Amino acid sequence: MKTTENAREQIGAQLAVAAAHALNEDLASQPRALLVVSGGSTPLPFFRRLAEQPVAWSRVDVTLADERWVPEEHADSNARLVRETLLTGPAAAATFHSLTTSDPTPEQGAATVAARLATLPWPASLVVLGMGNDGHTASLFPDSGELSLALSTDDSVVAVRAPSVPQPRITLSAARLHDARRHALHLVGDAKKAVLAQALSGDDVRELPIRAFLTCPLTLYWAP
Ligand SMILES: O=C(O)[C@H](O)[C@@H](O)[C@H](O)[C@H](O)COP(=O)(O)O
Repeated sequence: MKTTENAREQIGAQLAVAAAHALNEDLASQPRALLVVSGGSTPLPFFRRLAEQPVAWSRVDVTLADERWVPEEHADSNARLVRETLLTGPAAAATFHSLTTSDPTPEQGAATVAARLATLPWPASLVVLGMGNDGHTASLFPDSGELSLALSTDDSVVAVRAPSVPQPRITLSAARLHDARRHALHLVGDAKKAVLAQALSGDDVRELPIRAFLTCPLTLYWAP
C-alpha cells in the first residue's frame, strides 16, 4: 500500500478512536449519544475503523451532516455509504436517522426530517465535517441560493440547491451543526490543505463556508 494511502488509513483510524472515546465519555453520563457524520469519499477509512470500536452502539444515534435527495439505494446516497461502511460489525447496533423522506423534493420533506432530528439527544457528542475544494462543508455551498438561510436560520435543516452539485440536497443548518460538544474536520490531500489555509486567513463565510466552523474548537484530521 502506498505511503499516502497508509497516512489516510492512519488518520481515519485516529479519528475513529477519538469518536469512540467521545461517545463512551458521554454515554457514561447520559442514556444515549449522538454522532453526526459527513458523506463523500474521505470518511471511508474512518467509518470502517469506527465500526469496530468498543462502543455501547445500541445506545448511539447516528445521523448525517447532509444528504443528497436520492433514494437510499442510489450510488450517491450518503445513507447508503453509512449503512454499508459504518453501520457494520458492532456498530450495526446503532440507530441511524436518515435525512430523506419519500417526498419528491427536499423542500417538501424538510419539516418531516426536522421533526425526526428533534427526537435525537442533542448536543451531539461529535460532529465530523468534511470540506470540498470550494470550501463547502455539509451542503453549505458557496454557489447555493440557500447559503445565507442555512448560515442564519434556527431551523435544523435546510433544502439546498446549487449549480455545483447535480442533485438537490438537504443539510443540517450551521446552527444545528454547531450544536455539539466536539467538532472534527476530516480532509485529505494538498489541495484541501491549501483551501483550509485560505479559509484560516480570511473571514468571509459566504466565500468559504467552512469558515463558519473555524471560530469554535475544532480538531483537524488531515493526511497528505
Ligand atoms: O455529501 C457530501 O458530499 C458531504 O457531506 C460533503 O460535505 C463532503 O464532506 C465534501 O464534499 C467532501 O467530500 P469528499 O470527502 O468526497 O472530498
